[in-house]
Amino acid sequence: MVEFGQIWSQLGSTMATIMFVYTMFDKFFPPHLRTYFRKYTQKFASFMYPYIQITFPEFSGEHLKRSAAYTAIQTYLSANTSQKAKRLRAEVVKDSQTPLVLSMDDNEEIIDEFQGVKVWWLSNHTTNRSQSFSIYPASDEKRYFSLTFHQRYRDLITSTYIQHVLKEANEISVKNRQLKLYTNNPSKEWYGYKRTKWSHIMFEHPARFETLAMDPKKKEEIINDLVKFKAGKDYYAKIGKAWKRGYLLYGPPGTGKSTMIAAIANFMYYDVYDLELTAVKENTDLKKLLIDTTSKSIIVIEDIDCSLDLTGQRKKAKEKSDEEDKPEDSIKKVKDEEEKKGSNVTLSGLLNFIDGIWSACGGERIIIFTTNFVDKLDPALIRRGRMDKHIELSYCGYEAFKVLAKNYLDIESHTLFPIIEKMLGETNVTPADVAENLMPKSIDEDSDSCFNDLIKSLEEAKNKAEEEAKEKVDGENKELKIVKENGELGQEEK
Ligand SMILES: Nc1ncnc2c1ncn2[C@@H]1O[C@H](COP(=O)(O)OP(=O)(O)OP(=O)(O)O)[C@@H](O)[C@H]1O
Ligand SMILES: [Mg+2]
Repeated sequence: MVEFGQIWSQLGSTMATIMFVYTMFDKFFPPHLRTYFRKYTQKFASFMYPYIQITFPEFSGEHLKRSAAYTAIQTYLSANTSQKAKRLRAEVVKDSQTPLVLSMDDNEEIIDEFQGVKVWWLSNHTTNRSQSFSIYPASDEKRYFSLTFHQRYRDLITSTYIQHVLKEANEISVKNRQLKLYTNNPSKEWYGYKRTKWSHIMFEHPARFETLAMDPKKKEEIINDLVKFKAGKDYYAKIGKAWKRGYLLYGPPGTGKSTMIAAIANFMYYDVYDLELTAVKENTDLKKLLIDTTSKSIIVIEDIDCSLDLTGQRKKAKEKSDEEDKPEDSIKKVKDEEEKKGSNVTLSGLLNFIDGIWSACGGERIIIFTTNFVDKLDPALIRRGRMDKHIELSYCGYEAFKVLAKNYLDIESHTLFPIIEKMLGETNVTPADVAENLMPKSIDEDSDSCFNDLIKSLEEAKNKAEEEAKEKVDGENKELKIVKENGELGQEEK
């Protein structure tokens, strides 16, 4: 039996010989012959080893940007093959529903199969030994994935398989991503190190269409519209229209406009960009903000009638020339301009924002305006094509009440329901008012007392409305009487 020590000494001497030959080759072989030698050894190796290898480095380009392909492959591999790998690396990923993502560790190899063809994925890194100074300090470790496959399947792998990996990775990251709520930073704070146009927080509003109190038929119609929009990529391309849809939500305060936006975002799984127009200085800034939004998003302008004086812009331009000579008016004009100094966004700027460069920004975007006073808005702003669907959110009806009762008290029928139904038909209360009454105020408050509270507040609302109507009629009569008396007086004087 050969002794262990003997094996070691033989191995040592073989290694030393190889190293010696290699050093001799590198030092004394003429460089042009060295190139030939390498070329032919590579040819010989590829003949003996018919596999192709593709490398996907983590950072690429001049500024060492993280490669999108590397990230996509990492996502794909961690979802599809992390069960197969024995050594895993755990990473905390921001903005993901699963904050801890497991991926292959260095030198770990796994086999994937695509249409019956085997491919090998290897995760590895190289260490950079060069000492360079850069304003973009590079990490010493350069990670990469390498994909190995038989050269027979070159076309299948380089086109179909890699496409499949990228597509699946995209679907996984969309599924795992957390919704975000963006708000625009004031224009003057956009520039400087690491400044952005939008700031975001995680969007975690619990509103759903199921919990939204409104006429069920109307709700169904909106849901169908959204479903059709989501699946309409090819249809929009066919008719030559940008893949976007505009909704105008209008109705009195507390009828669920903001709640509906949250429900739409959760239903579509879109990010929300809450655009505060008063923080936008110029029309051009508005365009920049739009370009900075991503697809699969909802751009919201709440209370559009209050955001800016968009209603009167056109009229003002027309009246401008008439007012030129009047000194009092010019003082007023200067005052108005001073008041608006924060923002110079005009109606035409906003119209351009909505439809001007939509097509340049890719698709799958919804734009929503909300207002309490739909009549105040310029018709150009809300015409079909810009705001495709006008949705009125109105006072609480019986159907809407039933949804609220189910949400707040988990009750679907009750002896007091007929009375409430009758009273809801006679008076206008918002779902927000009803919801407030249905919410138990203490641990021992039961559903009966909540419904009684609601009935009481409905009675009060009804009496108040009657009183107001009576006062209005009295006021009108009084005015009529004064006009009549003045008229008679005039006649007598005549
Ligand atoms: N239709 C509704 N379904 C369920 N809850 C509602 C509904 N309407 C109002 N609410 C409740 O009332 C509160 C206020 O509603 P919301 O903020 O959506 O009203 P709004 O129409 O946006 O009002 P505003 O015009 O003042 O912005 C919400 O927190 C929600 O709980
Ligand atoms: Mg609102």
